[in-house]
Amino acid sequence: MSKLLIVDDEESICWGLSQLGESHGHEVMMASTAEQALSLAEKDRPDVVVMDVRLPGMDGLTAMQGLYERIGPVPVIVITAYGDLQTAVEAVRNGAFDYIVKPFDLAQMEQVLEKAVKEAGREELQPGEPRQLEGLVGSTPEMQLVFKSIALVAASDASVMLTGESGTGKEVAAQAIHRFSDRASGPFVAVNIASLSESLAESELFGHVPGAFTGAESGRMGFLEQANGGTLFLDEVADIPLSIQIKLLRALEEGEVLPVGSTQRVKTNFRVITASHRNLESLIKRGKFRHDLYFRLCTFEIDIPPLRKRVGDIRLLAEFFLERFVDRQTGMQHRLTAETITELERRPWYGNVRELRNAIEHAALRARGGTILPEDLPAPVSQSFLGLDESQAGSDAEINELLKQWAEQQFLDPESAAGIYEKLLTLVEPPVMEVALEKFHGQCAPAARCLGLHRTTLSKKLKQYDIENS
Ligand SMILES: Nc1ncnc2c1ncn2[C@@H]1O[C@H](COP(=O)(O)OP(=O)(O)OP(=O)(O)O)[C@@H](O)[C@H]1O
Repeated sequence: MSKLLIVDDEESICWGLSQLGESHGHEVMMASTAEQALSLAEKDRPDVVVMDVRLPGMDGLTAMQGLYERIGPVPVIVITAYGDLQTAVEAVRNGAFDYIVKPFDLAQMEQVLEKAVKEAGREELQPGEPRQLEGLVGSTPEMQLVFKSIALVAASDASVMLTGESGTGKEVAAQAIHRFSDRASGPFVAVNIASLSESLAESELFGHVPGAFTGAESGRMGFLEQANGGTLFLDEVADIPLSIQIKLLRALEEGEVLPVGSTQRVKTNFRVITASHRNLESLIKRGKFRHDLYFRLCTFEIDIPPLRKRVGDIRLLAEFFLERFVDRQTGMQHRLTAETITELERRPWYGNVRELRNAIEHAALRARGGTILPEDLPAPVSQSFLGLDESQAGSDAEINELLKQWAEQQFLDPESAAGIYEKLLTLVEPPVMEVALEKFHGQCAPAARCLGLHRTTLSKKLKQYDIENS
């Protein structure tokens, strides 16, 4: 049995959490303010604290410091209705055991609570200094997961791989990780690998000495050395030439680089963050990317979902960008109408947040102060304009290749080969059906129509694959 202290000014939350705690055999104390929690904790030391951020009087994050001063390290689960990056980072920096955004489900809390109870006493909590941040906007659960990951990984020196479509905010996320790390006062060096020509990539990354190659009259410090003491952000890392991958791996393992044309290794100490919108695992299978480099680069992966999967963020982002585009002549702040917001939320945003930002800037210029109407927005950017149908062709080829490898594997064993077609359907049908259902909000009839199946056939298959629908 452990002692839990629940601190929330919402009675219903206190009640729900105390029921949860008691049903697991724990003793529960409750407080509705931080001040009350501190005095309770001093009198009767809790093993785990669950604390809301916004409280009347002292806020929860400040109270965490007071708690540590009074009773030493204790796992604190922070709950908040304000799931922004700032709160996530402050909670983690203040040594929070975990961070949960309201509304949460009890199963999620139950899991975290039990983990905290197990860890109680063993946790070495290091209360830290909160820091300021601007730039990364979002309030959907998908973005809160991203904030939480950034907050968790920032303080470490782990290599981070950011995945997500173009324009989703991978570079902004990399900057946020850098700003919240202990390397924040060092340089943040961003390199887009795709923009380097194959012949120059090596000297750009590792530097070169004078006379290293024709035209190299003077020497140049490479990006890996420029990032010394800070963070190196390698964008489009999938494009790194195979011939250079081994040299990069060595530089990462040994903390030294060998400039082109030199025999002298140079020490450099940086944290590496990479980004890619391509499937690296499939490149590894095709021998285009070294698996050892992949593991070195991907200690921690953060996937940033496309904007169409977090429609709830569109309005917030649009308002955030609008604030930046105050009409210079009139000094007037623009405003979005309800119709404009509906239109913004309806669009697919294949170019993600970058496209949204450009659309808002365009509309603000057209509207010249005042209200922004749907007709002020530029036409949506098509998939083909962004070359997405080409990358679709690329991923079709990758799927094709993987399926061939899979089939070859099956034919090695006559028993597996016997049911190969049925197995193939079991492999490919569920994801397609899940996406179709998601598109039609779980409704079977329109999903079946779209898939070209009879509704009862789809229902039968959903049951067979254990896929839920409404
Ligand atoms: N969550 C966000 N909040 C505020 N601005 C954002 C957010 N996400 C992206 N942006 C803005 O959108 C633009 C594109 O972001 P960014 O360059 O980080 O995307 P990316 O995923 O790295 O794109 P690419 O893969 O094409 O390099 C930038 O202007 C950035 O400031």
